[in-house]
Amino acid sequence: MNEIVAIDWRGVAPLPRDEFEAAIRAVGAERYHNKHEFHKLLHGGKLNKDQVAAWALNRYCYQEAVPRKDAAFMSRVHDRELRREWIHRIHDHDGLGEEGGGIERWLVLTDALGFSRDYVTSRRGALPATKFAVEAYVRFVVEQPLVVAVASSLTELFAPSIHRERIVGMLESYDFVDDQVMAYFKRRLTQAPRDSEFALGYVLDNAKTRAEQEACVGAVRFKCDVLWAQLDALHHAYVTPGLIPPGAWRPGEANV
Ligand SMILES: O=C(O)c1cc(C(=O)O)c2c(n1)C(=O)C(=O)c1cc(C(=O)O)[nH]c1-2
Repeated sequence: MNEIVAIDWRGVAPLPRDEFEAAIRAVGAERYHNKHEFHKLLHGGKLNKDQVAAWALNRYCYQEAVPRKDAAFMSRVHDRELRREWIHRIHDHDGLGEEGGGIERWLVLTDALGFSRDYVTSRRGALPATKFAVEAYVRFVVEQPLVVAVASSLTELFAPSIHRERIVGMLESYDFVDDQVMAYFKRRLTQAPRDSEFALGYVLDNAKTRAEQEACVGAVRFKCDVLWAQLDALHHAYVTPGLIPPGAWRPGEANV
């Protein structure tokens, strides 16, 4: 976001719709977290079980923050139609009625990696950077203009290809991963495109000035930073140099 603050966009014509969309997509091509070394190791079967466990434990914090950020977003929306559209995102993660939702599916993954559910949901063993990054996302949607808050979800435009790569790579490489464990990502293959298509249309329609458009592109950059920072922290703690911060989960440690 910082790089846009210094530029005064007043009086500059808005980008045509197709160029605005291309600017959003270019952020993903440049810096989405599919390019991160940790993901290359994860999907390529190069991590050991403890390293995959650290990823799943930390990423739970992201899963848990997403419905909170959607609720925070909705609390600011006066347009009933927009709330009606948005609310299914919370149901997708938290579940509704008999349907357990994405968080339940994520816990199936952490079960398979040997964690107790109490330990995972307490978030006690998560890395400091994970907690800071996910809360920054929640705060962002509280503080930014609504259209910019919607734009911050647009990294989901780039998610289906990383989910496909992850399903194939992890099923092939790790004997502790099976179809049931990968169910979370399979479900996202249909949920994410629906969400990101709506959000993209909303942003293209509602960011009217060049300044608003630039703020939306900046929101996608910010969100890429949220995702990237989590992987940097995982890599630093659990791959190399392997410096695990005090209080964070240590492989072999009882996790109750
Ligand atoms: O595995 C991934 O790479 C990945 C990335 C993202 C994303 O780009 O923010 C999301 C998800 N997964 C995801 O599963 C998910 O539910 C989700 C919700 C959101 C959002 O911003 O509202 N992003 C993502």
